[in-house]
Amino acid sequence: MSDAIDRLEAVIRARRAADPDTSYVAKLTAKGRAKMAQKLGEEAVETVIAAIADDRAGVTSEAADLIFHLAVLLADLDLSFADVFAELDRREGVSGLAEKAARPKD
Ligand SMILES: N=c1c2ncn([C@@H]3O[C@H](COP(=O)(O)OP(=O)(O)OP(=O)(O)O)[C@@H](O)[C@H]3O)c2ncn1[C@@H]1O[C@H](COP(=O)(O)O)[C@@H](O)[C@H]1O
Repeated sequence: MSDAIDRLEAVIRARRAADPDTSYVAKLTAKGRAKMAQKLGEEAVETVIAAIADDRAGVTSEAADLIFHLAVLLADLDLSFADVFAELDRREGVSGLAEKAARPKD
C-alpha cells in the first residue's frame, strides 16, 4: 500500500471523532453515510467534467477529492484500501471482457 494512502487512512480514522467545528472529516462523519456517498458522487462528476474538458490539472485535483471522499466512506464501513486492492489483486490477469461474458445471464 502506498504511504500516502496509509497516512490518509490513519488521519481519517483519527479525525472521525474530532470536533466537527474544527475537522471536515468529523463534520462529514456527523452528517452520516448518505452524505458521504453524495459527496463521493459529486467529486466523481467533477472529475468527469474536468476530463471531458481535457483539464489535466483539474482531473488531478478532483481525483484527489474523489479518493479522499472514497477513503472517508470506506472508513465508515470499516473497510480500507487494503480490501479494495485485495479485490483488484484477485481480478489480476482476468480480462474484463472475459469476466463480463462469463456472468450468469438473467
Ligand atoms: N485530503 C483531504 C481533503 N481533500 C478535500 N477535502 C475537503 O473536502 C471538502 C470538499 O469540498 P467541497 O467544496 O465539495 O465541500 P463543501 O462545499 O464544504 O461541501 P458541502 O458543505 O457543500 O457538502 C473541502 O472542505 C475540502 O477542503 C479534504 N479534507 C481533508 N483532507 C485530509 O484529511 C485530513 C483531516 O482533515 P480535517 O478532518 O479537516 O482535520 C487533512 O489533514 C487532509 O490530510
